Amino acid sequence: MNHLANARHARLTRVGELDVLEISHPRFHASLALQGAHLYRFAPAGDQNWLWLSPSARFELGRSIRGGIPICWPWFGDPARNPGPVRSQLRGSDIPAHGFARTAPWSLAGFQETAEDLTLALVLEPSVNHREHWAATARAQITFRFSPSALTLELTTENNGSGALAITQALHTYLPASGIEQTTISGLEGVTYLDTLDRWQPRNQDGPVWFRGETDRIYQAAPDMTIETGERIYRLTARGSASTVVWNPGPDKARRLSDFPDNAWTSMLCVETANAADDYRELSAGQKHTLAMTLSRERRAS
Ligand SMILES: O=P(O)(O)OC[C@H]1O[C@H](O)[C@H](O)[C@@H](O)[C@@H]1O
Repeated sequence: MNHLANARHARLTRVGELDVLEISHPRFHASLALQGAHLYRFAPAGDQNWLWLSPSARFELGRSIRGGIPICWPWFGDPARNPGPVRSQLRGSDIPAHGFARTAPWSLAGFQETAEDLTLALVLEPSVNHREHWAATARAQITFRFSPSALTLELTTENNGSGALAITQALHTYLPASGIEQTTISGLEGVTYLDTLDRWQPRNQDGPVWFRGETDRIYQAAPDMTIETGERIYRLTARGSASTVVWNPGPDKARRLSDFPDNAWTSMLCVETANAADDYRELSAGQKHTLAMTLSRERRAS
């Protein structure tokens, strides 16, 4: 079915090696690669991209775009650091970090547009390619809802296998920061986090989060957050999540990271709506789980 046959504000185009949906609605613009269902641009009319996109991002088959919102699924992060029930479904060697969804081809499953907003759905059906590293099976569907004031993503996992399924996952949102040292996240005060840079020790967040170099933490809650990035204020709310990953590579990891300029760590951060670590989700046969986030932006009072 051609979901775009009567679309007024969306068209399929090609960027590098990737098929990309370009959305040019009078109220907002968005760009989304079908590989990974990877949104890398969202800008209400008259505004800049709300998402950070690396100036050295590459649009290649089998390679995740550095920036935007990669979908980490059906496991998050280093496979070896995943909880037992997730690890027990993994197989083979050289298992990729963050699962396979971010480099897999998704297909368009729904499209709706009005004068105010636009909704897109994409699905990732289980395929033989996934069996290389994953013994389980599941169907993933993501819905993007764009409006002039907010961006909402809903990622639904359906266990369509016959046994139990365990997943970790994240909507790995990259945001631009005009200066990382002026950037703060509030809402996580008092929350326990695992400091992955210090033997995954649990620590307590004292006051707002700020950045002074490499930061890689799994917060064990997903409260409403306000992210102040120097010139912008974002609000992030989550559903179906009890964990939030906060990441900035800092200067040393920046040099080792693919498709990432050495100094880019000073102008971005990631706040990832997750089901990570102890917040992994177990689904019985036929069961569904939705992980969702809404991002909005506030004007600074002048
Ligand atoms: O380089 P990638 O595989 O895209 O991962 C980028 C980053 O993702 C997450 O935020 C992890 O917590 C980090 O440890 C990782 O470095």
